Amino acid sequence: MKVTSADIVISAVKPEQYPNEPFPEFALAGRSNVGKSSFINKMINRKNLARTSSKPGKTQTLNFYIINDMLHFVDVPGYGYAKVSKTERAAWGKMIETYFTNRDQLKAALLIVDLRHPPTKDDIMMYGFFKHYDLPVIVVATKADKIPKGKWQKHLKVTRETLGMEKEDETIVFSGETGQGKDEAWGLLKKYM
Ligand SMILES: Nc1nc2c(ncn2[C@@H]2O[C@H](COP(=O)(O)OP(=O)(O)OP(=O)(O)O)[C@@H](O)[C@H]2O)c(=O)[nH]1
Ligand SMILES: [Mg+2]
Repeated sequence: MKVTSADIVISAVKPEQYPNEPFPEFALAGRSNVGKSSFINKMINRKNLARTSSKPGKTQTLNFYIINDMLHFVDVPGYGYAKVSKTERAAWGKMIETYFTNRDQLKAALLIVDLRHPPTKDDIMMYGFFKHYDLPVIVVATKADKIPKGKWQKHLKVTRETLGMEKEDETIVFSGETGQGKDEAWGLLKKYM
């Protein structure tokens, strides 16, 4: 898709703050620092509209982005970061559960995992959560630029098997650095718009 406009709409923590527009929406999920915000930036050709950081825990709110006045990306705080208090973790859980289980506009979750490593326990739980709520999930295995192309398919197989992915669920090999997988990702998203 040719992206002609992209802007932040709102940083939300509760449903009253979510935008009311009926646009199809796609939300990111994944470990802290895995590359969720970078995925959004690469998809919309913007360097840092979704703020990124080399330190985990950069994204703290549900950040809604409007693309071409017709769809939303929602950047979501990551999980699995050790230096988080119990209270913060509980607040995160409530925000995530509220959003993912009550949002009519949400067409699919984009579960971002690191292609280099097998998915974590948290990744497996997150995948299970989406399946439980019957939400379509697309697994984006990112940071592909960090391993040789010849190993991608082997790693992707480990990703699928570790998550226990169902046959019909799609995976994409992606890189927020090189843009690998970007056209494929847009192609998949289009099916849900
Ligand atoms: N080499 C490489 N680095 C990446 C890629 N994607 C993200 N990064 C780097 O990984 C770090 C984290 O990226 P973010 O996009 O901020 O990660 P995030 O998942 O949004 O993290 P939180 O907001 O903390 O949950 C940054 O230093 C990025 O530059 C990628 O595909 N390849
Ligand atoms: Mg982020």
